Amino acid sequence: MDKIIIKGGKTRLNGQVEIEGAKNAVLPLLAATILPEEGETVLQNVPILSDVYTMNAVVKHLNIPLTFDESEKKVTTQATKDVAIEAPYEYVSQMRASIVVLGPILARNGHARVSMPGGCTIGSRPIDLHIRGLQALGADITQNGGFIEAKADELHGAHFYMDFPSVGATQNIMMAATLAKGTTTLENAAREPEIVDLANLLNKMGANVKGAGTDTIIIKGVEKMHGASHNVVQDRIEAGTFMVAAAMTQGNVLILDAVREHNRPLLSKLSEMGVDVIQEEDGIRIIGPETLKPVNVKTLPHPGFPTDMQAQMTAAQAVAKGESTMIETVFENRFQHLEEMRRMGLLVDISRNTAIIQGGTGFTGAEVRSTDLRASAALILLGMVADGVTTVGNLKHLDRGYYKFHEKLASLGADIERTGGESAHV
Ligand SMILES: CC(=O)N[C@H]1[C@@H](OP(=O)(O)OP(=O)(O)OC[C@H]2O[C@@H](n3ccc(=O)[nH]c3=O)[C@H](O)[C@@H]2O)O[C@H](CO)[C@@H](O)[C@@H]1O
Ligand SMILES: C=C(OP(=O)(O)O)C(=O)O
Repeated sequence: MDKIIIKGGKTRLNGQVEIEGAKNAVLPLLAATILPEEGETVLQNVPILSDVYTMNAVVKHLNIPLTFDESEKKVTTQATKDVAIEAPYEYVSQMRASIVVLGPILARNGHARVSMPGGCTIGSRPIDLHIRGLQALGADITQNGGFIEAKADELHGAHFYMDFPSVGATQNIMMAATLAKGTTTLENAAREPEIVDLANLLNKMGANVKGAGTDTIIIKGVEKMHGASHNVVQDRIEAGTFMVAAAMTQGNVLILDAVREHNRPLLSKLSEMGVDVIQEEDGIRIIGPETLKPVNVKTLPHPGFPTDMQAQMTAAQAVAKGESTMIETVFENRFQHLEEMRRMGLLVDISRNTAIIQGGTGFTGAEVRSTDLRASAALILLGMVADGVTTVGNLKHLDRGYYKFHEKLASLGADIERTGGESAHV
């Protein structure tokens, strides 16, 4: 079993770090390659992650020729006339995000069968908004045998208000609407940078999508789409993770090409904690203070504080001297890392979606297990400031979203190694 071993206590990260393309952008972008009827699609800056291999397998299963040139970080697909209708359990069970193929397959074929994604450790993650949005476009949707089946003789434009700005539902409905007859207006849509990235690719493919990045997205349906080239947007969560790492270790790290606009709530909280945030020509420099100040944080949909940075931020709160609060409003079960951090000495009271952390009390290394993707990063961050040796296991979660995390931290001066071979996917 792979493990990451960290000798902590004296780490001060220093240097500069490159950030990959965003996992949460590239997965829907890969789903969008189902839409073109002709031409080649080239995605550049594709991160080498296990989730990307899973989504590649889904796309290939749908009869779309796909190659992944890892050395160039480039995925190339060829449009096909004959898109298959089914995304099986084998893939969807590995990765919830594969539900975003439902809209594109339906738009191409008038018929899609996708295995139900189910929940995951961070929450139950229902897909009612995806279903209601596609129903509004005219799809007839049934569920049986663990599959969700959508059929439509013709998708038509519609007005759909989302009860909650779900990222995946916005992407699914947006993609289905690109080939619908007429205009779709999506209100209370998700506004994440990854939504904007998807809209940009769709428009390059010949779609007509306006308003992505605001809460109202308007999609005018087109007859057909074609291949296009696109550079995947930078991973703001990976960038944010290194920002927190630098802040926690009294470090001085330049996060290359980081986009301030994408990480505004995190940067504002880091400033409140006494961290120097400096915009430079090549990126954002983070300089951690001798002592971090406590801070209260509440997760929200973008442009609020991202739930995907919650676990890493609790590691910083653990180090800050005094009482900090974390309120998680997006997922109902996203505090499991705090139980593992308790093994390292964390003082925390958890009541429903609120964690009150008494920080700055000192930590000792321990053997811990990552419970989900961001938990794995957060435990590694805390391991860097804990005295002694921390061993983090269950790295399949880490490999879903971080490329060579330990190597990047080591290049910044952390005493960290990975045993049991390389990441699962390389
Ligand atoms: C691959 C990807 O991009 N994953 C991100 C995406 O996940 P994902 O797209 O799954 O997240 P959503 O925005 O859909 O989910 C947010 C909340 O809405 C609820 N909900 C969602 C859909 C639905 O039909 N009904 C419903 O109730 C979910 O249970 C959750 O409580 O956005 C999340 C919220 O920023 C991030 O944490 C994930 O990293
Ligand atoms: C929760 C996450 O991803 P996913 O939606 O793919 O599970 C994440 O990236 O932190």
